[in-house]
Amino acid sequence: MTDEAAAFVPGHVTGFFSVHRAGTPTKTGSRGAGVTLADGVRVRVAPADERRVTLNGREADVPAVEHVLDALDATAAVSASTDLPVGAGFGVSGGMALGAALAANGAFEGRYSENELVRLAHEAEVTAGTGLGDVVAQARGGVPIRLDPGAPPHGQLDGVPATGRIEYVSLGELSTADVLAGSTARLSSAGVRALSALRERPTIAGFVQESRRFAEEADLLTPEVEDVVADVVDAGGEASMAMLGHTVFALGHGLSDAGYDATATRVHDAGASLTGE
Ligand SMILES: Nc1ncnc2c1ncn2[C@@H]1O[C@H](COP(=O)(O)OP(=O)(O)O)[C@@H](O)[C@H]1O
Ligand SMILES: CC(C)(COP(=O)(O)O)[C@@H](O)C(=O)O
Repeated sequence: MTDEAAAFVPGHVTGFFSVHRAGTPTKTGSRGAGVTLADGVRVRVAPADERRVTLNGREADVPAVEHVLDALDATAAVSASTDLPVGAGFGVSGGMALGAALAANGAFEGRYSENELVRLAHEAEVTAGTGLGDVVAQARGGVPIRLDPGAPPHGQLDGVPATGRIEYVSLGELSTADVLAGSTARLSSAGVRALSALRERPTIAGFVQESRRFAEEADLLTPEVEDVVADVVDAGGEASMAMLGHTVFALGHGLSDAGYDATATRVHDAGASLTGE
């Protein structure tokens, strides 16, 4: 018997990262750190006569989800909904891929374990070119540190033991696929340096400070994003740019204290899961 199933996947903002390409999508990935968010993606999967993928009620082309459905050989209707802006550095594509994997396995009474579904969704994201580390981070929750790249059993994760309020302001999209297709050497050396600094001081303030240094060193800041980050720091807060999007995230009330009309969310303290509804 098959039935519909639903999953929730937290959003994930990467603060800094380095790119690690290997012979297979499973081993390919990123090292780095980020924060998972209570604002996330809900994905519902139901068996259907033909494949259909929607995001917030509209037909959507999300290659990572197509790869997941191919891998599971699932003819299904996938409906995702999110309050997060798409393409702005919140891991919406990774969230849709992981949510589709979890829910499709549930709907079709599949035989995969959680690690296997994470691996499938990670491979789909890497193959689509829309992410390298979001899926494994979203599967973990909290404030994930990606020590070694890739999906289970290859990747290795740790975390900053922290929680709390996060604010964000999104100024627009930045194509992850375009940035990853370009030269990533400079970005990666900045990312590796930021990771060792965070491991020396694994606090959430340390994470945001290293993220800010990374954004500068990697030359990814746009003038607009740079201005907003500077305003938050001038007002005594901690903020940086969400990789990869024209988005600023801040700890606590950082953006609102600096006068911005920000969206508030929290660190999501658990990983992606089936929701049963
Ligand atoms: N309205 C939309 N705006 C932007 N991307 C969209 C939209 N609908 C579907 N997509 C797909 O969503 C994915 C966004 O991936 P990405 O750029 O990595 O952003 P994110 O940070 O949200 O994961 C891409 O696969 C893109 O094709
Ligand atoms: C930064 C990024 C490569 C892309 O993130 P997004 O634009 O949110 O899909 C992420 O997957 C990572 O490896 O850290």
